[in-house]
Amino acid sequence: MSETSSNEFVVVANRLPVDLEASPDGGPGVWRRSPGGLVTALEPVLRSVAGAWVGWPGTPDVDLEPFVEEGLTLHPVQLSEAEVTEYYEGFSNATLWPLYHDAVIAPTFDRDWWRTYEKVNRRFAEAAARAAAPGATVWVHDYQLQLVPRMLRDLRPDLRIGYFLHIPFPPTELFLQLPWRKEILEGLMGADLVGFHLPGGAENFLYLARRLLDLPSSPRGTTGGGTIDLGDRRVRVGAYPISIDSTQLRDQSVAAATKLRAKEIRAELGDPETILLGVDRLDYTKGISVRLEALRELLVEGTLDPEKVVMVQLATPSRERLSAYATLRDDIERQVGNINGEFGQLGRPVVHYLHRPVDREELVAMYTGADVMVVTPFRDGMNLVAKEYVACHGDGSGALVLSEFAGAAAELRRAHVVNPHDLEDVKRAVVSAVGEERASAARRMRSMHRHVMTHDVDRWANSFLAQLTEDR
Ligand SMILES: Nc1ncnc2c1ncn2[C@@H]1O[C@H](COP(=O)(O)OP(=O)(O)O)[C@@H](O)[C@H]1O
Ligand SMILES: O=P(O)(O)OC[C@H]1O[C@H](O[C@H]2O[C@H](CO)[C@@H](O)[C@H](O)[C@H]2O)[C@H](O)[C@@H](O)[C@@H]1O
Repeated sequence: MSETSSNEFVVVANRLPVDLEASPDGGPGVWRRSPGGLVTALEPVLRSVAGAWVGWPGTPDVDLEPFVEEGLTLHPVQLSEAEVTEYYEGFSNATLWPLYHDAVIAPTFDRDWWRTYEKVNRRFAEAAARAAAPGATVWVHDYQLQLVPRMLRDLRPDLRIGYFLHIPFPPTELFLQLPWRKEILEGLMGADLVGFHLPGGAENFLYLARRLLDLPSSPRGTTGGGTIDLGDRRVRVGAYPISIDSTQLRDQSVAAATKLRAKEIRAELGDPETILLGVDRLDYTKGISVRLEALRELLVEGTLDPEKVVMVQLATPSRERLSAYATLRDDIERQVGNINGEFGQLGRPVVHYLHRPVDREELVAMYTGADVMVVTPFRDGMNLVAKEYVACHGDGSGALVLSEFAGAAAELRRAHVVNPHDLEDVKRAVVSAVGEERASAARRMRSMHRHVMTHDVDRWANSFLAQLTEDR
């Protein structure tokens, strides 16, 4: 063990919470917050316990020593350009990502990518083994690192190892398509506790352990959890729906500066009667095209008036070198252009589209000022955006249109729930969210707000870690 192995609590995730953006002139580069909900959720949890975080710094071929950033020790894992192509863009995001999201596009099965996935997972396991103190707790995250629990246990049997999957665990018949299905299950089985957002994911995992590995498993209770008996030890399995730092967002949403900025934004948009908002990584799972098509048809039919309605769509760039993402960007931008060409006025587009991340203050002002939040993924592990919006509307204002295929729909039941594959259903929900009588809309929002305030990210992390560290 090296001198860095003094951490009692270590998180291992594909990305560090900050990304090193390479400088075009070969200079030192700039650190920026990493995209996505995993970082949003984990960062406050980990900072509160001053733990260590093992992850990739977001740029290929950079060799960095561990360093401390605002109390958090970051352990960068180096990836070569070829490894980024085969492990991150390839196996993680062109095999596992589409397969686990109901194969909304066809997954690619490539043996070279798999070999690189194994190699990179081993590197993460070795880095975690170096960072962890004797008997430490190590929490491994997400689909990019499913082999790490087993590899880490082989290297460091003294550790308590947890694993959490942030995306859906697929229906069993989809998982069974994977040529490396047994290896993945065995990799996950290295953990003491395997967590999913929803009971259905846990149930599918328990079923596959029985069917593929012939391991006795016992379901417990009605929440999908259970245990798998490996002979010398047990793997616990359970559902732990992730959440957000609700208090921080609620407090920020009611601050005078936020209210003022929300008003300014409305004025900048031309003081429309209704602001619709979409906030996503630009990903084909998020159903951005569906909500744009619903808006277009409602404008064509005259159900919505382009003089009175504005839509803001924020789209953080994501996985841009993958062709499915480049095609998606073209398609979305064409749709936005068509709507504005048909229904916008000079200086007054109907859809305001920003293809870049916005800073947190601006985002909270947008959430606070938006009348209807439209969240329409075809499949999403959780979708923190929906919870963030609800946290910003404790006064009962606003309305949420939410896909039934987002994990968040299991909790935010009073949203205007839609099937994103059914365009008429999406249109109906948008119209009903825009037109709902105020008192009834406020009852929905207040009820969801109460839920999000009491089911925050600390509760998620504490319930997972309490189960992981419980004596057995
Ligand atoms: N354009 C944007 N600017 C800033 N933050 C964004 C933007 N789009 C998404 N985010 C943030 O990224 C996170 C997305 O999490 P989530 O909805 O769970 O989906 P995913 O992790 O798949 O991207 C949220 O915390 C959200 O606030
Ligand atoms: O790291 P990237 O390839 O840029 O992708 C960003 C993250 O996207 C995914 O987020 C998921 O986690 C959220 C929190 O649990 C959840 O709400 C959402 O439904 C998921 O899509 C991915 O799982 C992360 O690993 C990525 O970092």
